[in-house]
Amino acid sequence: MPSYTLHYFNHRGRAEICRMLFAAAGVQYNDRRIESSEWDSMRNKMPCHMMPMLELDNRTQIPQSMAMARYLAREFGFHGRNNMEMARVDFISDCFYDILDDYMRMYFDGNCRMMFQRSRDTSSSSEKRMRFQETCRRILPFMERTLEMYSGGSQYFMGDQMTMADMMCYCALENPLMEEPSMLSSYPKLMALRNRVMNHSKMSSYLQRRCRTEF
Ligand SMILES: N[C@@H](CCC(=O)N[C@@H](CS)C(=O)NCC(=O)O)C(=O)O
Repeated sequence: MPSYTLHYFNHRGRAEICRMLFAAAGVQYNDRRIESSEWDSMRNKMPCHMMPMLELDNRTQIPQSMAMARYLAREFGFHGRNNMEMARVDFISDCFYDILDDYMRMYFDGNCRMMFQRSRDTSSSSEKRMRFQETCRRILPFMERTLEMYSGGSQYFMGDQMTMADMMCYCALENPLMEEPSMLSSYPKLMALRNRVMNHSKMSSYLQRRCRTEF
């Protein structure tokens, strides 16, 4: 197994899915958290000039959070057993990524700096909020129906095995739910799924011991 280094800011954000996959697999990694004050001098060294980035054996660099997560999910057995199952895990994960992405854009500028100031009083921030809300309206009912397709929605998205799709449902909705605790009231199966992920033996110990950050 290679040595893994995960590079990201000191947030859950777009890297948390990888941290959850490492925890679910019980695999050690170097969780390199970069201060925003360090970022200007580091940006050009990152592929795509963005983070997160996953580095293998201090040599191979994989940018783009979902590509990283898919790679780890395949390595650790959380990405379905065949091409069709992987396609289902992928579209579910990408649906939750759309929510996460729109949510992050409401709060961070291009330099990954929080912009509460701007988000309070510009029309662009309310446009971003409307876009986020529209994304939730578009995706959450579809995800509730998709979950119901296996075992009536009483287990995980792929049945009895937790996959990356369930972890995405957990981490993409963390901050939105803190902001609006009732946002899943019309989606009881998704709510119950998140509790299932939270109580999964590997996840619950990770969630209790992980770094506490606002995002
Ligand atoms: N599609 C990319 C988006 C990455 C992204 O937007 N990263 C932000 C932090 S969450 C970043 O690196 N911002 C710093 C910058 O743009 O200078 C992914 O999912 O990895």
